[in-house]
Order: sequence, then C-alpha cells, then structure tokens
Amino acid sequence: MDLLSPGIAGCLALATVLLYVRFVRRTREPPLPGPKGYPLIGTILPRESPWVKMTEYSKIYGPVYGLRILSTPTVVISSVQAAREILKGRSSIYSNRIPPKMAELSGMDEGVLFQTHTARLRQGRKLLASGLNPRELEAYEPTMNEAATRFLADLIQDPENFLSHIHKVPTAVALDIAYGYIIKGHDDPYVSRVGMLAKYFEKAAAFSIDEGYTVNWFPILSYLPSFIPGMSFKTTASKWKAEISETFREGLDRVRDEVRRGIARQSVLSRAFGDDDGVWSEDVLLRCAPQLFTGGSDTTISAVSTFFLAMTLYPEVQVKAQEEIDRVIGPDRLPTCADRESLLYVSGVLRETIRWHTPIPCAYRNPVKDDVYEGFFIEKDSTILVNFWGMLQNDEVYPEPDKFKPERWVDKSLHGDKDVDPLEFAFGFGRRLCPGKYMAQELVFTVIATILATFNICKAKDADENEITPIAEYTHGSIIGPVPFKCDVKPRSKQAVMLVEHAVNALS
Ligand code: HEM
Repeated sequence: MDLLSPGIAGCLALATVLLYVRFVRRTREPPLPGPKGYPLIGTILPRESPWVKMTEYSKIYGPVYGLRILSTPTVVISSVQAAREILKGRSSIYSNRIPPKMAELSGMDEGVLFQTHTARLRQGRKLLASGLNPRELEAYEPTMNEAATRFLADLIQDPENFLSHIHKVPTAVALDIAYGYIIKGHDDPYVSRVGMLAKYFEKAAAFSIDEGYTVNWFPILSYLPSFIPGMSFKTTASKWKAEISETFREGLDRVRDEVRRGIARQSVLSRAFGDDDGVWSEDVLLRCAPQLFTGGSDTTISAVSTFFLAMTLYPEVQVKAQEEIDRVIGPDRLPTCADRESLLYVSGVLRETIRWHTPIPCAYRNPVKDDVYEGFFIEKDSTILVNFWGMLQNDEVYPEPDKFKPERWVDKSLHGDKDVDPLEFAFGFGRRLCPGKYMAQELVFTVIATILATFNICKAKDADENEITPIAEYTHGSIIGPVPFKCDVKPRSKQAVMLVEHAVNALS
C-alpha cells in the first residue's frame, strides 16, 4: 500500500465507489423477465418478421420483457398502455434514437429520423410540423386530390403496373409540401432521384440480416481500413452521402432562388425563407425538409399496396365500401378526405389497412439514462423495441386479428380510442411520434376512397381462366410491404372512366 501515491490511491478509491454504485444499482433491481438466450449471442430472433416471435414471447413474459441480442440488452414493449407510459410518460429518457452505423456513415443522421441532438431535433420537427400539422395540411388538400386523380388516370392507362404507379403518389405530395415542386410528367428526373434516396434511407436503417448491413450490428467494423475485404459498405456510404447532399442542396437552392425571384409556391421551405434571419439554421432546412419524402414514401406506398391486396382477398369488403360511396357521394364526383366523417365503412377500411399489416411493425429507441420500470432495471443505451405488430395483432382487442374486417370500426365510439384505434398509436408515441401522421391518413384515405369509387379490384386469372389467389406475403425491412402480387384492376363503369377523365382535365 505504501507504494501508492495518495493521488493514485484516491483515484482507485473513487473508481471502486463508482463501480460499486453502478454494480449496486444494476443488481438492486432485477432485469426484466424474458427468454434466457444462448451464452454470448443471446436470443436469436428469426430473420423474417421477428415481430411475430416477439409477440409470441410477450404472451409468455408479458407486455414488457427483456432479452439480449448479441451484447445489446433489449427491451420489447408490446402493449399500447406500456408504450405510452414509457415512451410518452418518460419522454425525457426514451426519446433518443441512435442512428444505425450505416445511416450515420451516409450522413442520414443529420435530419429528423436519426437525430440525437435535442435542440436540432426540436427545430427539425418544428419545420416539418409547419407543413404537416392538420391546419397547415388543409392548404395541401388539392395536392392530395390531384395526386390521387393522376393515380386513377395511370390505372386506366396501365392497370397491370398498379404497384409502380403507387410510388408517385406520396412523392408528388411530399415534394409539393416541402419544396413547392410540381412533378413534370411521367419521367420527372427529380422524382426518380428522391425515390432512390428514400430507398437508401430504408436500406441503411435496416437491421435484418438479409436486407441490412452487418455494420449496423457490429459498428466496430466501421473502424477497419477500407482495403480489407468486406468493407465495400464504406464506399457505398460515401456514394450515398454525396448523392444525398447534392439532391438536398439542389432542392433547397431551387426554392431559395424562386423566393428571391418572387415565383415560389407556398411550401415548408418557402415559408421558412420568409421568416426572420436566424430562425432556422441552414443545415436544418437542408436536411430536415427532405424527411417529408424519405419518411413518407415507403410507408404510404406500403399502406396503399396493402389496400390493393386486401381488396383482392376480401371482395365482400370492397362491395360494402362501394355501396357506401355510391349512397353517400353518388356517381358525379370523386370522394375527398373531407368526406371521411360521412364514409364510416371506408374509414374502417383505412383503419384495417393500417392495422392488418402496419407499414412499420417495429421501431426502436435508446434510453439516455438507466431507468426502473415496475421494479425492473432498464439500462441506458439499451435497445427498446416498440412492437407495433404485437399491439395491432392482439387477439384480445381484435378478435381474429389476421382477418381484414372493417366491421370492427363501425362502432364510431372506437374512433379516437387511444388504446384501440390503430390511427392513435400505429404512428408512434411521445416526442418521436410520426410527424406525417395526418398527411398519411388523409392521403391514404383519399387514394382508397377514389379507387373504390371508380375501380373494381379482383383476383387476376391465369391462362386457363383460373383465379390466382395472392398470398399475403410481406417484405422484411424496417418498412414492410406486400411482396409484388397480381390482381385485376378494372374501371367500374364507363361513367367511372368519364369521371376520372373529367377530373384529370380539370387539373390541367
Ligand atoms: C401509413 C403511413 C405511415 C406510418 C404507419 C408511419 C409510422 C411511423 C412510425 C411508427 C414512426 C416511429 C415513431 C416512434 O418512434 O414513436 C414514424 C416516424 C417518422 N415518420 Fe412516419 N409513418 C407514416 C407516414 C409518414 C409520412 C407521410 C411522413 C412524412 C410526410 C412520415 C415521416 C416520419 C418521420 C420524419 C419520422 C421520424 C420522426 C422522429 O424520429 O422524430 N411518416 N412514422
């Protein structure tokens, strides 16, 4: 002991106390119950649709349980009430989302989705809200109606490629809200570029073994030199980063120029440029406005594709929805989202579309400090998996959850019920709640209502005239969507075709 200087001895004593405090804190409260897993690797969740297994575990271990994936302590929340209590009630702890390494390397952590700096996140979300709040959205109703009408026209021209036409719908609306940019024709180059960026975001954020990057699971790989085999993700990340910056910059500079020349359409950015200097940082404008299309594209496409699948598999639902539209709206105009209140059954179709195969079955957060939940310990920086799939497929709340049944929503008192209505929680909780929640609902409603008014969707037939029944099979990324399937999309009548043509002519 006499060999230790008082300084070193002091440091050791302090370290011992700190370790003790941490140890005592960690062991005083037990870890959450959950599957034991294997030594070192922990619990192996299936590569495909892990949320199904997560939901099965929740029946054994409860709505909040713990497991370890490799060395990462993980908490799975599968009930709406617990998610609200933790993510909203303790939002100062649970509002952080550490970016996946690939997203960070590609510079995608500077927008909203993977933002870790509180002040920047607040500014970015404020910027998005300036175009996406229900009141602001009213100004974009004509844009949504126009995108839906153009989609109907595409379906008349080329019904077989219905899945690829869907892509243009959210992009057209998002570009108008963010930049006041109106898509030029079918092959607008800016649209294909932003479509590509949305794909990059989706790929960089994926944690699945098949679709994601290994570096997301082993961030340490990012420190290895680029010449080592298997490091090609670094080149991909640099390429994406450059492409993202260039496309975002082009959008921002275009609006700035239009504002200077006094020809800018109303948009999130044109309004921001009108605010006093210093209100918005240039970087927030550059990086956050595009989250309108990077966040809004694949999610909306997924929901509309699910609607097509549901109509193919549940023809009786389509008949009932069409009867309602014929009765309430009649044959002389297309429905709009202003009709939502009076189209109760169609609103049920929207709710079931979001519930049956929700576009984001699982999201994640990372607590910024240690916490205790119902007597169990939750470690700082652990991964919190928000199991939306489990919440929306809960058979105690939704009997026969795998069935598409808009009848669940005929009882209007359930609309807006915070524990039951999917529109109340499938868009997330607390400070990281989806900023596009209202736009998504209004746009998806407008699209499905106008399709139901003018088209019949039914099973396609093979060469021998046998009906092809698609399987409800989904992709496995962080945003899921139906695996491409065939269906027959036909106008309901000549009058329906004329109605669409008339609506298209009124646009141009
Ligand atoms: C049916 C369509 C949609 C669904 C189901 C959906 C769902 C979600 C969910 C579950 C989250 C995570 C929330 C959380 O962590 O609590 C989220 C985040 C987000 N969504 Fe959506 N979304 C949809 C459409 C949109 C649209 C149209 C936009 C933009 C116009 C958008 C932009 C975003 C952004 C930027 C975030 C990140 C927010 C943050 O981290 O603070 N989403 N969305």
